Amino acid sequence: MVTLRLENIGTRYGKVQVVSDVTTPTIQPGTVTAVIGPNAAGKSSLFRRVAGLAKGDGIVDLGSHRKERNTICYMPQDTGSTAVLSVYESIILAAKQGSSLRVRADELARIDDILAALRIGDLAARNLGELSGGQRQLVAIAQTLVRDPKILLMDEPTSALDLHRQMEVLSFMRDVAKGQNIIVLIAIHDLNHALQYCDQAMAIRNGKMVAFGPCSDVIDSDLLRDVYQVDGHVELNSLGHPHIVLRGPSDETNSRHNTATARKTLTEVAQAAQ
Ligand SMILES: Nc1ncnc2c1ncn2[C@@H]1O[C@H](COP(=O)(O)OP(=O)(O)OP(=O)(O)O)[C@@H](O)[C@H]1O
Repeated sequence: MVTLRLENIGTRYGKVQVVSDVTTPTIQPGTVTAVIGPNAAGKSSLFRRVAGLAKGDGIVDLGSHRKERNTICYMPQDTGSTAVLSVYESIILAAKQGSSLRVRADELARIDDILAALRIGDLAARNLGELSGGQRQLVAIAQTLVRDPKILLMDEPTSALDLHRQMEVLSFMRDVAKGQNIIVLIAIHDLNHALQYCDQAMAIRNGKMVAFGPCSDVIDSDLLRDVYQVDGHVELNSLGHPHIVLRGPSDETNSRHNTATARKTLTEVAQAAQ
């Protein structure tokens, strides 16, 4: 059984440290963790470091589990592909990943199941290059799932999907986490979806983890103000689900004073550049 604990994880691009000292409690299998935070907070960089795609400091502790090739899979944010392959071929290649290209009947059946679960069976024969953004994102999810990961890091997997598909995919991922007893981390900007579909949340700001815990503990008015600079609160909606009510950007970022300061700074930058 795999568990995941991050200890003092950091990573940098050149000399710029973009993630530092991320230490989490042990994340249990069968759970979905929302990784939240503003643009450029470091969520993708953290995922890349945990997946071993970026170098850096710290320890990725998998408990007693021995790391194998597909133990940790990262599904990137940018799922564009120019490969001249059909959807089905691309998923077979993802499943085989350098191992023997002989495909067993049970592997094909599993691919069919995943395509059916994501409702993209009708795309199987289409070329990757002719898919819409949302269709490409669904195919990328299928390509990741066939690799049978124990830890799945999904970078904004629903950003190109319509509302119905977003809810379907998040609910499906929750079922996959529980059904296959795997660990799923999802970088996500929709905090209401995090509240609805994730067990816990990790909040990142400026490359540091500022909160970790049950979603309803992490996502509150303090987080909205301190991490997202918006005024708002969480209340129960008519269905009894926690739901964010936003008033707008917090006074600090919205004030005339700050706008004036920003203009002045831009003027100074322009003058300095002359
Ligand atoms: N390849 C790269 N080279 C240099 N800097 C990078 C590179 N990729 C990301 N960065 C920088 O690292 C910081 C963190 O970026 P990252 O993509 O991890 O943020 P994020 O939280 O995933 O953002 P978003 O929500 O906008 O996707 C940003 O300042 C970004 O400009």
